[in-house]
Amino acid sequence: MLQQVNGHSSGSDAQGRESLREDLQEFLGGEVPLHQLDDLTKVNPVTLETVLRCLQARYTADTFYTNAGCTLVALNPFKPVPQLYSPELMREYHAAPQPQKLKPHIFTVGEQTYRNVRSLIEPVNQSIVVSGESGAGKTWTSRCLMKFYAVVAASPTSWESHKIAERIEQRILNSNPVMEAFGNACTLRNNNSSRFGKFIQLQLNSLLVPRDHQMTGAAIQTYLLEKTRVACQDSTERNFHIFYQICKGASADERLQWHLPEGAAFSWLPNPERTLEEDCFEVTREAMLHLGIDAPTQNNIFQALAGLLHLGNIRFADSGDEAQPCRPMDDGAVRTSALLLRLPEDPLLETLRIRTIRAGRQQQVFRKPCSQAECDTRRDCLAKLVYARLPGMRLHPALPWFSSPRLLPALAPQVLPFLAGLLDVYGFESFPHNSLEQLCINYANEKLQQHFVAHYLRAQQEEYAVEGLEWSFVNYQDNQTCLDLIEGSPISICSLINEECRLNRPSSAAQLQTRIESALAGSPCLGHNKLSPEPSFVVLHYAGSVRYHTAGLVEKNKDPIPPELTRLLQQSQDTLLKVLFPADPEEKSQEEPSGQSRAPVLTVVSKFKASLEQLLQVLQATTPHYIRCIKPNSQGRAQALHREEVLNQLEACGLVETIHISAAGFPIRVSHRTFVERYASLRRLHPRAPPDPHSPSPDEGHSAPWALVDFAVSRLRISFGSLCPQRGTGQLEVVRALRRVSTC
Ligand SMILES: Nc1ncnc2c1ncn2[C@@H]1O[C@H](COP(=O)(O)OP(=O)(O)OP(=O)(O)O)[C@@H](O)[C@H]1O
Repeated sequence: MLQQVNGHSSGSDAQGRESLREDLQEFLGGEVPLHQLDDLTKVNPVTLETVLRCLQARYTADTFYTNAGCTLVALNPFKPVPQLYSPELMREYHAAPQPQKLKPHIFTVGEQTYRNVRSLIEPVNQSIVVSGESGAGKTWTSRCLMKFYAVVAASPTSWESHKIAERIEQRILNSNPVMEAFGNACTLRNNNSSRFGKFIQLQLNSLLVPRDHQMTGAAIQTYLLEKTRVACQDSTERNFHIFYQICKGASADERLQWHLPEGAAFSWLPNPERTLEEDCFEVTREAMLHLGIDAPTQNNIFQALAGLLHLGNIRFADSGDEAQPCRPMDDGAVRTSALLLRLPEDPLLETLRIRTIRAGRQQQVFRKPCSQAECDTRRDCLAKLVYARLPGMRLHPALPWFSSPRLLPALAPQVLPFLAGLLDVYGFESFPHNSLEQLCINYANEKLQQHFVAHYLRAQQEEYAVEGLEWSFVNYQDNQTCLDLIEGSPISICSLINEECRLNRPSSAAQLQTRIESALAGSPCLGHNKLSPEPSFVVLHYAGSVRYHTAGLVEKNKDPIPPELTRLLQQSQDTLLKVLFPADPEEKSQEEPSGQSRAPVLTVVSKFKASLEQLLQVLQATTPHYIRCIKPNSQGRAQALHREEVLNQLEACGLVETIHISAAGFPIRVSHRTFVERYASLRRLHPRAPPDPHSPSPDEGHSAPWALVDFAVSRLRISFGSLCPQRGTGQLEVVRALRRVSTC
């Protein structure tokens, strides 16, 4: 909670509240209509209430973007606003001498990043972090930004480069519908919810034509696909869109070939009667074709997907005798699934029902019939294994279209220079039932919030203090304690869950709850868990508290792949599955650890943590830009802004603190070296001054114009706040400083 802002108390005493009320009255009675305040740093006083009122007024006036210092706030219109995203408007922002003087827009952010690259100011690489809760508009925003770059970074200098840029543009745009078909699903909160995170890097060629950058490539890195959804969906939600697309959009011939008669019921296809605009199969096919996934390969993919749907219809009945395997309740489902996945039918059934165990010194192999629950788990695991490898979310290196140099998926992000990294991660999630997926998603959100806090709130203020500037510290919510609880060393939630996987000991959900609660009792971010009837623990995240259920957590974290399943898939006669599951001795040894193996267990959490750290390293080497998407209401209705819901989101992302620091701080930050390099041409105007023994290097000796510029830099503390018409004193300061410079 904010306590003090540059001397202005916004504390909790009655006097403070009274003066705040007066300020609020003054603000509401101000001359500028609220909806015309396009920068929240101009709101005075800056409180959650005044910020909300301003956003509400703008929303009512159909103005969806508002600057908040270093951040752009994007309100989801929940209705089509085509004129806001037209190519003409994109070009207008691109051509504007000062795009920041135009109305706030995601194109201003897009253009700023583009110009930053062209200016070659370090760090040249830019990133745009798009955040917000589920359904707030992150994917939409990223999509529009990709379109923006496709339009503006394709200006041709030669016919060939024009063609390249055009091809990349198409590829970038085509990757969207494909990734959304395979990675998005209808959830309680969003009809088109991304069930994965993605980091899109748009690469520029700055070497051939300096300062005239052409888009030469794109790389897309995806994170933590929620693959459990393939085999397990909430009754009110849906599976990934692609399953509905093939069932609704297949031709008569394809229906025959894929065994998908009209109206067929599949247990992994809940709510098929719900038709969404995302169900358009043709769009996905067309986009796949443009990505280089040819028609026969597409056919293989869709046939495999149909095979998974039939696999989901396999049910087992207990044989009543432990020594006997379970019985399949529907032989037809086994047969069709085997046929479509081109697997031998008997080995498929045997793999689902019988476990092989190695034991003893000689590692003898024993066969043990699985219980009904184990059979179900193996069936689900088989489906997840196939789905996660299918091209769609990831393009497989062994497949021909990967060889195209223009779209480089899963590329080591540090390798090539890139114009802008667009990060679209799943928003903070809190459902009635939260498990490992939500823990990872919320962990990622905590990390990104920390990146924002570290980059903007903490680093700026520390720098001001070091440089001896007048500054009274703005308090902000630092989420380090919560991150310590989740990922800290030596003991944290992640380490405790990983430890259970490593020890591989039988432990109940209640035991896991007790272990977490007793080992981490000292953490202020571990909530009280008195009332829950089910074993769980509560984490107090920066965006709210979430109860995580411990049942199944350890199993999900292990994400065990019985080696028999991989061996089965290696027997497939399908050309695509053969490529995706090659008989690879290395893979085999990975999946068959001997009982005594001391190698660290690669759990879901540890893999996720590693990829998150890799992502943050990339982000830290960039100039970040932030877009905060806000969801005006949870029903997805146009023209309805629910105050409480928006307030919670504003509070969770620390927007008020951001505005305070942006308003009072320096809007432009340039390193001394870059400054010297940039304005070196000024030297030509004046003869060199006698060398200054205190100057850092002979190159940076102070000539007359340098002294002038340095003086200007040190005096002109131009902040957004001081230029604000509501704050007369700030303006005065600027004028005085200018006078001093001009008479210097
Ligand atoms: N600028 C916009 N104009 C019109 N509609 C929008 C806009 N932004 C978002 N929407 C609408 O809101 C819906 C949800 O947006 P989106 O899928 O981008 O949310 P998200 O934040 O990516 O959610 P999740 O985290 O669940 O993936 C979209 O399907 C679209 O209908």
